[in-house]
Amino acid sequence: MIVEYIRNRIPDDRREAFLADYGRAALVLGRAPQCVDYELSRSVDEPACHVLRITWTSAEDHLQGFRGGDLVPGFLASIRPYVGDIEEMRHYDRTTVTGTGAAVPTLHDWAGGTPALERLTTVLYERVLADDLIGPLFAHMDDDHPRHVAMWRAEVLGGPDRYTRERGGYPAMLGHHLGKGITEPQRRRWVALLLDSLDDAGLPADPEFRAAFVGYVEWGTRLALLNSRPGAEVVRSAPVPRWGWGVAPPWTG
Ligand code: HEM
Repeated sequence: MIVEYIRNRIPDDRREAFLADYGRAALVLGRAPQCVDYELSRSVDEPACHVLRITWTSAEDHLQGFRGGDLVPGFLASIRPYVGDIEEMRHYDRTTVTGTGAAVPTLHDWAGGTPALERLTTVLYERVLADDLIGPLFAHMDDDHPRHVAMWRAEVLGGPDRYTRERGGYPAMLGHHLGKGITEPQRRRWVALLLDSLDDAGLPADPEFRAAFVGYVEWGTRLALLNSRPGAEVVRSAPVPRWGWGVAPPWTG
């Protein structure tokens, strides 16, 4: 992906028309398969200064795909009056310097931290071991298994990276599932037991937390199933994934 920044200087008396015309151009961007997202911002300190940020699937997709495509005439018709006002129009590569601030709590902190996640896995694996369908899969698990899974989950949900530092990270977790041949009914049972355990372990029940948590669990268990198939082609080395709130951050009033 590549980010394009287009900076315009628009005097006050043309601002209304500019916003209306760029609004029309944005409708065209919304139909472009090469466009990931876009946002037009206006400077608070210098109100004449406007920046349109467009994320493209690649520079080539933008320059050849979009610019060579059918949508361009409609796009240009809307922005043409402002071409002379453009002060900068450049593509930027993303770097590894990226992240979020602390304005929104991590799922780990919202859940109650690692102690809450340990309570959850303790309750979960008590249920798992007593379960006819999936209990046998875990018959030989280590006594520390619930703590290790909590450690993994803490890292995924934005907590400390202890699973990476102390337990071998993603490759180690993957290794525990390889060849296990987890079936879809077994996956579903594991998910059902986990969701039941959330209440017993006293994790937050707000819709935003539960939706984000279920999103991760669906994703993670489906990967575990695929990776556990005999002879599965797997990604052997990767960072531990980090899961966030998605489209619904916590409601803080
Ligand atoms: C989000 C989904 C899942 C996560 C995050 C997860 C995580 C883990 C982790 C971290 C381990 C290694 C624990 C350690 O380091 O000691 C592990 C082991 C294991 N997992 Fe999963 N798991 C998931 C889903 C599943 C599912 C759906 C099943 C089967 C129904 C399953 C079956 C197992 C088994 C059998 C082991 C090895 C147990 C043993 O030590 O004998 N996992 N899992």
